[in-house]
Amino acid sequence: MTSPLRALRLRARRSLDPAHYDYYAGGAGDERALGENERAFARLALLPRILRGAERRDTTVALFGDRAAMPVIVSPTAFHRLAHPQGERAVARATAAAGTILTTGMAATTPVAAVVDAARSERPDAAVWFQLYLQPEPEVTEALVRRAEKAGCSALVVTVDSPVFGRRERDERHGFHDLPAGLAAENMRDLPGTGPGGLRAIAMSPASSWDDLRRLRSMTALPVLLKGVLHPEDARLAVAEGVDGLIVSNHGGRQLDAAPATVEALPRIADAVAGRIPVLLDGGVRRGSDAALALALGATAVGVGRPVLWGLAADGEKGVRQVLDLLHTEFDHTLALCGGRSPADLTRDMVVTRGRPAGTGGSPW
Ligand SMILES: Cc1cc2nc3c(=O)[nH]c(=O)nc-3n(C[C@H](O)[C@H](O)[C@H](O)COP(=O)(O)O)c2cc1C
Ligand SMILES: CCCCCCC(=O)C(=O)O
Repeated sequence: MTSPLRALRLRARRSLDPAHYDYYAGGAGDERALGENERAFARLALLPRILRGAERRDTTVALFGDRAAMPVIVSPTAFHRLAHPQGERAVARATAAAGTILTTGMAATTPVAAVVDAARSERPDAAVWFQLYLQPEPEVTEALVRRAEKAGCSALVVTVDSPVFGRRERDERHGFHDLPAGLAAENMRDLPGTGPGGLRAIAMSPASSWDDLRRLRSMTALPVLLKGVLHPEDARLAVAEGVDGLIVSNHGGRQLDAAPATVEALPRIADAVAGRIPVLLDGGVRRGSDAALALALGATAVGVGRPVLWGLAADGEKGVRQVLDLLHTEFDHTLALCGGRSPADLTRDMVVTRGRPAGTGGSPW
């Protein structure tokens, strides 16, 4: 049986230029991390509780002052106008209509102000977060922060899993290294060092450090999340540095191919953080039940990347709405089947590993 999401992916594949489909679908190296993200969810099972549910569940979650209708938000993905002419605007409207949070970013093909406007045209209190890579020149990072603040973004997501760009062999095969004429990373215009309307390249720097993060912290009052945390010691350091939230992520398997599946890294990070700040996860979430598993293992919410791109390429705003509504319905259904009333009712004792009987060392958590 083809799931609705897989069907959308097939439609997206038919509508996209093969090089662009592979850019979206692909991962680094042998795509082990990419594949494991999904397979690791499939290796887990939920032990449902009984006789304690509710006719109507509350699926909302509070995140850094924003509220989402479900614990599934939209992760930052680059270059939406490769998928659809309405690009990030369509994603913004659909995400706002679905009542959840959109993370736009440096590599958007639509300026952040226009993305926020599109979201707020659908829902005046829609929340949009801004993702950035720390740039080697602090004044460039600061200009991006000011741009996001001015646009009305309510949080900054700093991606820290990309000291260098991952090696994506699909892109190498296609020779896909540049955007087609007419498309650009619009947030990179008019920054320090460019002439009027000029574009800067997005830099990834292996020399980025906690000092750079501290500098960013001092630039803004917005909540700062670190995206791409996999080591529990880094999670502890981040808490000590005053970071507001973490996203357990391996960049959808596009950076370090030897990285673990995110849902397997999550429990140790959740333990290290011990509830002091929210922990989010992305990578491989394809069903509402995947979101439920991640929440049971300590996440406050999950992000989705590729599913949104498939919806966008297949059917524009409507396709993205379909993806988000599907995940919401599935999450609520899973919660009901697990005897839950709200996300907080999903707990670690409810997660076991398939193939190992529960109660006989079946749970590695
Ligand atoms: C095509 C594509 C572009 C991406 N661009 C970015 C980006 O610009 N910044 C970033 O932090 N993460 C980026 N990511 C990673 C996502 O934010 C997210 O971590 C990942 O897609 C989650 O995995 P999933 O696609 O399995 O849901 C990108 C992912 C994809 C697939
Ligand atoms: C040097 C261009 C950076 C674009 C970032 C896109 C991205 O993160 C990806 O995974 O692709």
